[in-house]
Amino acid sequence: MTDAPAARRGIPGATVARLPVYLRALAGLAATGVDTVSSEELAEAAGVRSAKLRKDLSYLGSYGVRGVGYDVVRLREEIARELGLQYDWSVAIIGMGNLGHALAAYSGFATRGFRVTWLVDEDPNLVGSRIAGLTVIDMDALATQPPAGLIGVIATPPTAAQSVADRLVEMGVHSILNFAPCVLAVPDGVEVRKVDLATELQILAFHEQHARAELGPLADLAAVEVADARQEATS
Ligand SMILES: NC(=O)c1ccc[n+]([C@@H]2O[C@H](COP(=O)([O-])OP(=O)(O)OC[C@H]3O[C@@H](n4cnc5c(N)ncnc54)[C@H](O)[C@@H]3O)[C@@H](O)[C@H]2O)c1
Repeated sequence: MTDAPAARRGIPGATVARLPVYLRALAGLAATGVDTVSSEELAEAAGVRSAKLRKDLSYLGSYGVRGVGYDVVRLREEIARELGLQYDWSVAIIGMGNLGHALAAYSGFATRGFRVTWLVDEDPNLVGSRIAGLTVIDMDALATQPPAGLIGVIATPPTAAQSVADRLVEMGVHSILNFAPCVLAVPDGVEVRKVDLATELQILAFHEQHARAELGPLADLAAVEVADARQEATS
């Protein structure tokens, strides 16, 4: 996965990944009527250390006012601008199976400036059908649409994902969000982000296992108690 655009702006990829978290925390603070926020408060709301937050925001040229903190409205605007959220982005979801249906119906994209514009599938039983107010088209039809600024979301089986990515790249798409559990090869200048819930669960399992090992016999005792309680509840 490349991080070329962020690197071009001199902002580390890890910082870019935290900016949406800060944005969400700021939105929460604004909703409760907060006008200014200290780096400690914002860091706590975002779940990061305040030194990291200050460093991240310094890449945007935002240092806050000593003794006052950050202006919530201004900081939201600065982060949104840095993320390119002042533009409306069009999204094409390719693969309208279980996941594609769920993504198409998700209202959270639109409220964050991402308009799902195209739903794509190769299954003739799906092409032409209506899902979430849009007509499903095939890849050839997508290729005839002007894809400027289009973000492609791949929700096909992994066996089809590379060929779908190749088609998207041919159309001039530079940004791909891949849900299929496979690694995509793309040329330089094309950004691929991967979402993999199974990997996240595996990471949680790793931490859980080590936390239990540290607790030792206590964790085993707790597990036995939970199992006993379950058995009691069902008997
Ligand atoms: N990242 C995650 O956490 C996560 C979670 C769930 C599913 N997935 C993955 O998402 C993908 C979709 O899962 P699903 O349960 O919706 O599968 P699904 O079988 O229900 O749907 C896949 C759809 O892709 C379409 N398709 C296949 N080849 C295509 C092509 N070349 N062009 C266009 N459309 C094509 C099929 O016709 C079908 O409608 C799978 O790769 C799955 O492993 C990932």
